[in-house]
Amino acid sequence: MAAKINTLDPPSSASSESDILETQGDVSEVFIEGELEEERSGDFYNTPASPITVPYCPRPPSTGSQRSPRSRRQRTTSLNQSSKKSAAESMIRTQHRTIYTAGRPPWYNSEGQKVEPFVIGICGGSASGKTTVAEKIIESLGVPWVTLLSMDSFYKVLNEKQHEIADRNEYNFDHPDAFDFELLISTLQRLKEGRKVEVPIYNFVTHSRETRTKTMYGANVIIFEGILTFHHPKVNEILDMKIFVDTDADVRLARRLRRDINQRGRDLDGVLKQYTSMVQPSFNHYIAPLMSHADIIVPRGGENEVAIQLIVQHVQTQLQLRGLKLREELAQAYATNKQPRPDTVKLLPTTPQIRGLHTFIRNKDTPRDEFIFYSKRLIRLVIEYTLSLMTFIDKTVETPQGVFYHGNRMATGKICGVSILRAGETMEQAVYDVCKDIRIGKILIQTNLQTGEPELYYLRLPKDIKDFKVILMDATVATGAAAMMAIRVLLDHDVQESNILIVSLLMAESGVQSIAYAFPKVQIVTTAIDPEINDKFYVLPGIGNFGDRYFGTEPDYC
Ligand SMILES: Nc1ncnc2c1ncn2[C@@H]1O[C@H](COP(=O)(O)OP(=O)(O)O)[C@@H](O)[C@H]1O
Ligand SMILES: Nc1ccn([C@@H]2O[C@H](COP(=O)(O)O)[C@@H](O)[C@H]2O)c(=O)n1
Repeated sequence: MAAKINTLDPPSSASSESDILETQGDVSEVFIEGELEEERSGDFYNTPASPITVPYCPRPPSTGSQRSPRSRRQRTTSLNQSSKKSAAESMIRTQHRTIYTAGRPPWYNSEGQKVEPFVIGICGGSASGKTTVAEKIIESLGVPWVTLLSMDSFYKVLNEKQHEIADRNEYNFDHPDAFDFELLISTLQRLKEGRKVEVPIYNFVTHSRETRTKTMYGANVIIFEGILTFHHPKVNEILDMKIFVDTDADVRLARRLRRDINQRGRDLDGVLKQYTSMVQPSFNHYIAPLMSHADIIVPRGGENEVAIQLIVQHVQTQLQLRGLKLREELAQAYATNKQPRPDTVKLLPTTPQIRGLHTFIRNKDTPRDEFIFYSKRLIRLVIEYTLSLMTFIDKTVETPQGVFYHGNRMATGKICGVSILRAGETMEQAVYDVCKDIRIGKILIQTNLQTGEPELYYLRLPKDIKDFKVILMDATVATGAAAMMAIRVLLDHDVQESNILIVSLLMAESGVQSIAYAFPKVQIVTTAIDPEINDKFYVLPGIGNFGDRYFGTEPDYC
């Protein structure tokens, strides 16, 4: 973790769409890729002109013709905490790169256990302004990583006959039976647990789910909105705050007419027919009575600034109560409670060769080309050693002389390397060199210079990473805060804890302890463990800022 960032207006998003083509429009705040399709090494840069180190992010050109007509905005998305304007300001796209200027702060405590997000439910009639209220809350909250989930994503898939009925505007989409509550509840539950979910994308024009899904992650705040948000008791249990948006029926009808004709491919007669026969009766029967569940009723919707500010104040208070000072907590935990080194820590034998390599790279006067050369040698050794920790099974082969050789081979071929950008990326080549056809993921974590906390900016992982053994790479580990965040990300992607190896050239004892006790099944592999960290969280005696020395980005690295 080396690159420095200029902290600009904080924002961010917590979701992605597996189809990047679709992220150019209403969900452009996406920055976490759901799928690893292509990898290139060395695909980042750090220039004075750009605020942060940027991982490569391939984005094929948009093929507008393939897009089906869609609503103005896709509501199941993660939105920037601020307005569209500042969202755009906080993210810079070029043809090959995307730059994010705010990240996700820790969502777990010093024991690695997750702190639950605050979940807000918004209920109300169709076109009452639920989404508008949600967006205004997000805008005013000023909290990065807010996820907005819409109930529309959970409309059931229709059969052919139901499609015909829907095309005649006779299908009742306002009845509870129209929704897949099972999927809805499990999705919301997983999001509350901070886990990754794949959310269906609903198309109101075709009354169907698109083939793509949207990848979403846990967040500090989750907002769930829909016409029947408070209908199911299990959903109500998940919600921390319930808001009902109460807007006059004639206003709702006027808005709906305009929206459905302009954005959902409907005609005037069809909208009126559906509204009078199903939308309004269902509102009276199912939706209006749900008002009794609400903690807050917002008359008139998005224009009710007073109500929105009251809601925002309450949520901010709740978030402050859950506030985390992780890096400090980790350092203090070690100072007050030193523990023996557990068996999961695998320190390479300190041979003269390894000491010699350390002597080169720790020396502040070592020129950059030599620093790179000797670092690479050390990296190769630690990666080879990491592979030796894998499970091997017997394998007999026949030599060219026709004699059998009783050897072995690695039990699993499913190994994935994940580098913590940017210093960890220096270790990727060694993994490519020793593991044929290995897949590589990336996680960008930066330190927020104001809070001192690690923040997650970007990740790009194989979609099926849960089935892999993961070699997680960072050049140095001090408090362990960044490594713990990366491990937490992997666990949230359902990677088994025992399948994770965190591999580093140099670690501080405190970082080793924090990781080892938070994640007792994770193996920790390193070539040296130093006793201390200073008040800037640098390892002592240490190596300086590995990334800056390797990439030559900063002359003063003490
Ligand atoms: N206060 C408002 N004044 C004018 N138009 C509004 C207002 N609130 C919402 N709208 C418009 O009404 C439509 C429905 O609003 P939306 O927030 O999407 O409602 P819901 O999520 O309840 O269906 C949208 O086109 C939106 O732009
Ligand atoms: N294929 C569909 C699915 C749903 N609807 C209508 O959408 C309304 C819910 O969305 P809001 O944004 O208005 O909350 C609901 O009232 C359904 O009638 C539809 O028309 N077609």
